[in-house]
Amino acid sequence: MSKSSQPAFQFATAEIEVERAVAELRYGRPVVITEGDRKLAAVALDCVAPSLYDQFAAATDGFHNLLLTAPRAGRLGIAGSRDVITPLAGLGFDDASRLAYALGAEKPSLWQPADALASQSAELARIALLLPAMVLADVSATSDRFAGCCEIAASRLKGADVARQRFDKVVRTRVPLKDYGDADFVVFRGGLAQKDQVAIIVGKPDTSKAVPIRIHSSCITGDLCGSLKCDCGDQLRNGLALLKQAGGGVLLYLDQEGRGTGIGAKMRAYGYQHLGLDTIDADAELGLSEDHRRYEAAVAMLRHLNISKVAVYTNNPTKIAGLKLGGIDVEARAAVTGRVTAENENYLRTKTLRAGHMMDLETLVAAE
Ligand SMILES: Nc1nc2c(ncn2[C@@H]2O[C@H](COP(=O)(O)OP(=O)(O)OP(=O)(O)O)[C@@H](O)[C@H]2O)c(=O)[nH]1
Ligand SMILES: [Zn+2]
Repeated sequence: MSKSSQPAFQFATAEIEVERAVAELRYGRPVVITEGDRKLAAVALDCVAPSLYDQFAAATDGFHNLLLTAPRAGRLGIAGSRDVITPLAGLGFDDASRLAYALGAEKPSLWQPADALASQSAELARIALLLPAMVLADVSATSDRFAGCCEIAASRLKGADVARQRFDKVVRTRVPLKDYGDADFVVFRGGLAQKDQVAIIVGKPDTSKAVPIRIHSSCITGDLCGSLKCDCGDQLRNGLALLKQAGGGVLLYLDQEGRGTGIGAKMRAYGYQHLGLDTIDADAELGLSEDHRRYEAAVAMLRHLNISKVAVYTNNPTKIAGLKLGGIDVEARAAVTGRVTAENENYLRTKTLRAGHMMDLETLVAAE
């Protein structure tokens, strides 16, 4: 084959286009989402620089809108449980940010239901671990003001869904653990705009039977620093201990900080919790739903490890549903708990009362 006939690199798959768009949003640059002849310019308020926000407003001649997702619209007192858009004409960066996620912001005087394309823009922000507060504007097909921006067809978002299930094993290496003996850390790479994920194999699980597993969502504050505001650190260590006692098992440590919203959103939500909101309402103020986690990575890791039947340690019914959706046979479920503290009791109570977690909190409190 002559040099000139070498095939050119092709980087045009749905997941590559989504990952590029997500990276642009994370760097605070606009993307243009297309559907047929329509072009919707979008930038994430969470990380756009105020000067670029002003430039965006000018480029749209002031016809830019703010997307308020259903949870945020609800918190602002807009009835109807749906995404809405509200005009931003005349509102600077700080006013727009206040409307998008500040506590006690006033309901906008003008708003209308968001169309499907506007709502889809928020999905890009979610993948980017940014607040779903999108600044949006329809752009004329002939305008060249956004010509330098990354463009993506809305259909590529759906098209990228298969990539969420694709993970490759990178490496498996032994790590001696102080309290649980030798473990194998198996690192997986893949998914859609995801960091590496880790399966921690404790002991020698028998994969011909239901394998004891724990699915653990990352929590920098609790797992690493012993935060009293949640039970994660205890659950991580108790989960490993339970797997060891069971004769071996697998802990899937998922990159899902803040229930899949990222550390930035979680810390903003903590700020609102310090002012009295519970964990779900605090997230709703930020435009976030109750839980943003997905379990394709967990399913893919289990499949790579030849595990199709599990006994899972969790109190969270959505983890079980996620495994079942991926075709994993959940034969049993057992609780894994941590210490109840003055600082985490309300958080645990909210999880049981509002998110259906299977936890006998009163017994746990009595045992303290
Ligand atoms: N958004 C948000 N995330 C939180 C808050 N507190 C803890 N988290 C996150 O919640 C998740 C808890 O993870 P897990 O302990 O694995 O999950 P769980 O849903 O409690 O379910 P089980 O522990 O399996 O019963 C982690 O991603 C934490 O970072 C909070 O107040 N707000
Ligand atoms: Zn935690």
